[in-house]
Amino acid sequence: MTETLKREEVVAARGIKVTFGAVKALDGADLVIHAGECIGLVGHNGAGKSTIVNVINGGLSPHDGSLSYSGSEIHGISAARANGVRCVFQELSLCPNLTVGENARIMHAELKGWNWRSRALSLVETQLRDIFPGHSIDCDLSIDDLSIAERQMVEIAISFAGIDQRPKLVILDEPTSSLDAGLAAQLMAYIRKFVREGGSVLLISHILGEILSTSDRIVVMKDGRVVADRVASEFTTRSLVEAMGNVVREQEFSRAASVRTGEPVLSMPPRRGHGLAFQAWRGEMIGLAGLGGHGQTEALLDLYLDRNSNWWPTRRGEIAFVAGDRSLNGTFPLWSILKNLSIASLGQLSTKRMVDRAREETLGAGWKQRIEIRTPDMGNRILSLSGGNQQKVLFARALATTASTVLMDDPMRGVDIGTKQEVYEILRSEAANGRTFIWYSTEMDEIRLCDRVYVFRDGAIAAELAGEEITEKNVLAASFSEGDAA
Ligand SMILES: Nc1ncnc2c1ncn2[C@@H]1O[C@H](COP(=O)(O)OP(=O)(O)OP(=O)(O)O)[C@@H](O)[C@H]1O
Repeated sequence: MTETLKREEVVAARGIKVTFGAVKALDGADLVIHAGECIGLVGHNGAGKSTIVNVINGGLSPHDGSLSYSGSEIHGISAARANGVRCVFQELSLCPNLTVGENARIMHAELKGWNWRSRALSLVETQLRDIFPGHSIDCDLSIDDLSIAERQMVEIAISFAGIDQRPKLVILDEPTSSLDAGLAAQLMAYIRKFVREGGSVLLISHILGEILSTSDRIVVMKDGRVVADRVASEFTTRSLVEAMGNVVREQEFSRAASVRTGEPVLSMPPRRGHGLAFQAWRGEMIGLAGLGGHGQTEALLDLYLDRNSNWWPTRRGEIAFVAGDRSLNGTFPLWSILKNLSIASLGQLSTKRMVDRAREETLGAGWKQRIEIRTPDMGNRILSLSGGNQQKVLFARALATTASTVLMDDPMRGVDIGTKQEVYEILRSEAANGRTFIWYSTEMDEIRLCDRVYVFRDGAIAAELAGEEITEKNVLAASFSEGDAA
């Protein structure tokens, strides 16, 4: 502790206040980051984490409070950048129509003059290799052609890269939300190395395990204020959840004894001509596991299109989809929160082809309360919500339908632990009432909640696990071929 106090203050934000209309996003928050430390920043959805990041990064001017970089009070994005502050945003900010190298050029203005393309390429390739050894990203591709996990990896690599000078502070806002466990572990190891060498990291995550294992100090935010700021070793998962204002619930779900009566509600032959076939029965919760990018999302899309023709939409769809990449294919950014929620239920909310606005509002109010969508008004634009709250709306959109099957593509990205617990209970009770859930998740804790699990490898189903067989060890063993293990 005393050693920390003597270290250089890379950034010091004190008494910061930011308001958006009636919403107090920050209400006198303090955050000081020293050289050579990793700070874990946690808090419920809408607590103000991304807002304080935007202040530190210079993108948002606080309405009150003081901000200094290495002791001097200068503001703005260029001041932050000049003081070695870099940020990987929750909603990734790469230009989709440019290549990986061209994006590196935009983020690093120093990459100019003769031969900048090959220098940019080698900068990203080296950094990607350092952070994610063994990755297979082709840096000549444009960002559009990369998966969400690959985009996240590229943005992280570009932010840690240094040309003349290494960054002093890298802010990572939910950097592992789309990464599988292996890639997340590689990133955490790299963060520790960066910090040992004198750099600072501000790590925001809802995955408390990685916060506890990687941070030196943990800062907890609640309703725009810092409510705890202590060395990491003083916290446990339970005390952290409680500091965030949530109640720890035991997640001991009784798995449904699989009653496979009649025909399966969904089935799919072996993919790519090998592996196992997919089948799901009424009331089952089926997990799709395996390393990220091994065909789980494609399988969900095939299952969806098989049941839901995009030529002739039905009045009451029998299948609903929760998209994983919310900004690409989840939210309607110009619409209100309510319209984003009700869009999939308009059939059931209409009489004589007219939407019954009163029923629509009742639907919205019900879900706002049920999964705590934090907004003063459901008529506000969807982009006024924090990332995790936007994700809750996508969840509510699917669950509010009468669809008997719900497909979910890593749907908990950025959702806080309190809401996750609520949603798990909703899923379990809906499954008990006969709804079928097909759930791709990059989090082992969620895969463990499923009745049956299909493990994907190289685009096909490599193994099926049921009940007590669903363990991390078995999932990992099936995720790697014997050749990989050698
Ligand atoms: N542009 C905006 N317009 C209106 N309100 C906003 C805007 N940006 C943020 N807010 C509000 O400020 C509050 C804090 O949001 P912030 O994004 O900082 O939360 P967060 O802690 O990062 O949440 P999450 O874990 O979901 O990412 C929320 O109530 C949010 O709705």
